[in-house]
Amino acid sequence: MIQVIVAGFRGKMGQACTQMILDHPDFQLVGVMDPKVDVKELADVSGYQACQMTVPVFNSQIQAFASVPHADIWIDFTVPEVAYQHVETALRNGVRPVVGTTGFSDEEITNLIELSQIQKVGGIIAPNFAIGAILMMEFAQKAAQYFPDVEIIELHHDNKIDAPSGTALKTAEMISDVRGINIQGHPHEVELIPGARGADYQGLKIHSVRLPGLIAHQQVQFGGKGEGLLIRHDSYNRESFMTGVALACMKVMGTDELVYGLERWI
Ligand SMILES: NC(=O)C1=CN([C@@H]2O[C@H](COP(=O)(O)OP(=O)(O)OC[C@H]3O[C@@H](n4cnc5c(N)ncnc54)[C@H](OP(=O)(O)O)[C@@H]3O)[C@@H](O)[C@H]2O)C=CC1
Ligand SMILES: O=C(O)C1=N[C@H](C(=O)O)C[C@H](O)C1
Repeated sequence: MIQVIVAGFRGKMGQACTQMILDHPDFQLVGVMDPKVDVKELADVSGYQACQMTVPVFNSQIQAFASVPHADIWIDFTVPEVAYQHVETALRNGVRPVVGTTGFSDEEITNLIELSQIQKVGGIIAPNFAIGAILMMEFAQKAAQYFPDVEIIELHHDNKIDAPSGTALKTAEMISDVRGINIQGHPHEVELIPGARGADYQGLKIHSVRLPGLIAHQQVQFGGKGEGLLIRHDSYNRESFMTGVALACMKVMGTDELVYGLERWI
């Protein structure tokens, strides 16, 4: 059995991951982590009273690794302020990070990949674990070879902190890889209200919508001579990410470096 710790287990994604790991025949939940929880066992946490297993609750990563030195995987859906430190510490302790937390800078990702290569420890940081979202990004990259004029509209629930989303940034990066810098729109266009044209990534505009009722959605809209193309993905619930998280947990066991993006493995 692959032994897994879930960090941020009371969050929206953390809850979905905790349940997925509990239900999966190949995984064993050996701990959960949240600095603010004051009970010692998962079964004492609201919503988990039916849990038959003894799963310790940790308040820090150091406590978790000291108590469960044999853990294989650290799943992280927390906040950007702590996720970098979590990944670094996991790699240094030989525990494979499976990270969905968004907000890493390019430099941080490069540093962590280098550290994983030195440590020879596998792992993944993926801005989106939904299989359909990976396909949406790949289709968008293919389309950008023929339609270099493109804008991204990402739509999320209004509790999301970061904008643009990690998925939108990754999509923009993948599109830039094939089309380079491309300044779009009228060369003398004027924003009557600052920000009207959205955020700029090498000439590609990204628009972030935040509304109650939404979960996670993105459309990549292309325009060409006399034609348009719209590629859209919708996550209607957090289960949509769990196939990808489970796949990543299997794949990290067979690799010895950190990868950025689930597209490597589907
Ligand atoms: N890659 C993917 O497929 C997806 C990525 N995400 C990303 O995952 C992250 C979490 O999203 P979501 O679950 O919606 O957010 P939530 O706010 O629901 O959950 C975040 C959790 O992290 C906890 N937390 C805060 N500080 C720490 C810490 N130091 N150590 C451990 N846990 C901590 C919070 O606890 P408390 O509230 O008590 O502070 C909270 O329970 C975001 O960055 C989001 O963008 C989201 C969906 C899919
Ligand atoms: O915060 C979210 O909810 C999500 N965050 C990720 C992102 O920033 O792209 C993935 C998904 O869009 C949901």
